[in-house]
Amino acid sequence: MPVKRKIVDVLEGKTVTPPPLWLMRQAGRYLPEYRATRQKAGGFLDLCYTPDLAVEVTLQPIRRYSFDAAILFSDILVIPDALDRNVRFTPGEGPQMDPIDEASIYSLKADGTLAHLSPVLETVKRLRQELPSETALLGFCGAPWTVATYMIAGHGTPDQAPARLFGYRNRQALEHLLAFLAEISAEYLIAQIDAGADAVQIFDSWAGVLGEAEFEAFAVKPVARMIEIVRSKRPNARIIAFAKGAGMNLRQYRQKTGADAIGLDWSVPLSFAAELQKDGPVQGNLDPMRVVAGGQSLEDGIDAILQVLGNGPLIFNLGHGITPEADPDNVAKLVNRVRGLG
Ligand SMILES: Cc1c2[nH]c(c1CCC(=O)O)Cc1[nH]c(c(CCC(=O)O)c1C)Cc1[nH]c(c(CCC(=O)O)c1C)Cc1[nH]c(c(C)c1CCC(=O)O)C2
Repeated sequence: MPVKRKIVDVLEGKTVTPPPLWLMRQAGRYLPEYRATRQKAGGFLDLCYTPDLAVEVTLQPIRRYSFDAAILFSDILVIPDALDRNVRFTPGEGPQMDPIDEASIYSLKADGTLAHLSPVLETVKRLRQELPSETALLGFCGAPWTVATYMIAGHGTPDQAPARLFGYRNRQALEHLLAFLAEISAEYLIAQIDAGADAVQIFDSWAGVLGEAEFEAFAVKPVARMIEIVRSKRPNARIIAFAKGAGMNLRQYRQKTGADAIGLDWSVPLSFAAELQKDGPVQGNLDPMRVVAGGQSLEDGIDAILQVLGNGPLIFNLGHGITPEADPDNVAKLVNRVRGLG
């Protein structure tokens, strides 16, 4: 009998008590063992493209905390890297790449993208062999809009003003870029599923900077297209869509994109989250700062989520990635409390 993983049950609409959990960015700098492996790797992208090391850092948080899911260790910016945008991760500066202009958008070529990403797919394969059978394996990619914001600015910005401006001035070129990214990202997700991922998450971390009309055109439409492509080829694919900061725009997000579950950031009121949960599974949404603060604020935040969302289909998670300042002991406390052990 193949094992049924709890997160898969939730993604199929079941209520699992206590809810299964994992944390966005669960492999990362808050863990001393991650920092040690990271040093061995040289550059951050070398870590992403070296299966031995990527498998190791993916497994580190599973060994410590027995999360219900492992998330492939990689980055959303391996896609622009595969497109030869000269992606660099300089410590202390965040990601950088060559900013893309209109002419370069129209000359982007998809050939060779998956071949460039073959070490990441090898990591997925090895992970499925090495993980405990009850642990789900999650693949992921960035949503077209979020990836495009970095490609246009050439680096991170506080509000993605360059990409928003580009959208008003060069609407057609932006839509071309988003459609292009939707196609290759869908193929990348299919390859991750074929390599052994139980489910995939689409990160639209910058959905929250878009106005209503732009949210429809730049966030909903490309993600819906991606999911349509994935499902046309892998009908049973399980998909989590996380549109950070989307607020009221989340109301129809599940229906419009076709995602199984929607990820919620910590600014989503629990009463609204409960409404969204009536239509299907939700994931979230503890403020990562509560894991840094610890103590009562950690306990209260967890209890509020469990009280309001714990009786329906829920994947417990943070509302965004765990930060390097988080205390690993607080993560242990979080896991125990969600599981009713403390
Ligand atoms: C926007 C985005 C990126 N990457 C990602 C997103 C979407 C989610 C989000 O909004 O956080 C997604 C991501 N990045 C990473 C993962 C690995 C899996 C996991 O444990 O969640 C995942 C799922 C590793 C990483 N990606 C990065 C690190 C830190 C790099 C290091 O170790 O030096 C890790 C562990 C680098 C990265 N990568 C990115 C940025 C802006 C940065 C620099 C900021 C930072 O340093 O936190 C782009």
